[in-house]
Amino acid sequence: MAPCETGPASPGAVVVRLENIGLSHDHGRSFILRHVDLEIRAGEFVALLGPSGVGKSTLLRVIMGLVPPSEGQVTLHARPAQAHRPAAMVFQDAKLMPWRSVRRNVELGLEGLGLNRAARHARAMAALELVGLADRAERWPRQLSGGQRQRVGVARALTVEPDLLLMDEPFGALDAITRAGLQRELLDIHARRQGTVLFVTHDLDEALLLADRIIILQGHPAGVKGDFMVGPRPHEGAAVQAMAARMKRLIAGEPDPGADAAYWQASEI
Ligand SMILES: Nc1ncnc2c1ncn2[C@@H]1O[C@H](COP(=O)(O)OP(=O)(O)OP(=O)(O)O)[C@@H](O)[C@H]1O
Repeated sequence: MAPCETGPASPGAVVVRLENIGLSHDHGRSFILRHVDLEIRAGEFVALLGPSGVGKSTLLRVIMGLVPPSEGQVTLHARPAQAHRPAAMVFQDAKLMPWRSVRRNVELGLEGLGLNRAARHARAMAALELVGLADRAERWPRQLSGGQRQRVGVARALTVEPDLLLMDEPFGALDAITRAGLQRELLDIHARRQGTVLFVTHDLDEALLLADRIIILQGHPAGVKGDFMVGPRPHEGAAVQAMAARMKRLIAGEPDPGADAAYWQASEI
């Protein structure tokens, strides 16, 4: 599966750096995000968790370079986000083009990279194999299930060999069984590629299942209110439950019991 192997980031290198990010849609009268500082390192699987409408998708779009921040600086691999995008994004709904085959939808991400047709074909097929859909390559999107369409969206993002995979609630609209299957597949792909993933969700269980690190976004304007290293897998047991209880309180905007040193000790892995 050579075309989809690990990106060039060396382990531990900072892939995303956000410095004092602010985002306003009304020229600074009100802010959705304010004073957001964050570093994400190569190989991390980070979940961004927070209540509905807090600004998670907005932060992802700022990182992707789709929305310029009103304040602060975004750097990807120490380059301004707008200048260089070693990132790919998976949206809540795969947004496939109905008049293109599954493979040609996946190839979309490769257009403009100067690859010839054979190379585009090979890379798209490698990505489709990774998500278990190589045998559906010549079908039309309408011939796929909702879960399969989302997998095509994941393949389209993987095919550009991103250093950073940004995922905006990619499995939110799926039934529980399909969702569990795709979560397993994503963990498997991450274990093989060791790429960097930033995954937006409002589901604490999904964050605990997938991520090594969980960032809590909360407030108006929103900022980082918690940053948890979940520890070794599987993410279960009393210590993880205590950490999850603390996250729930932060998401609900309640006072942080982690400020109590004894509690924090008990919740450390
Ligand atoms: N273009 C825009 N103009 C004005 N306000 C916007 C715009 N886009 C988003 N917002 C507002 O910004 C806030 C954050 O939206 P965002 O979609 O980032 O939230 P979210 O945390 O991803 O929510 P959800 O979990 O429900 O998807 C919301 O209050 C939303 O109404």
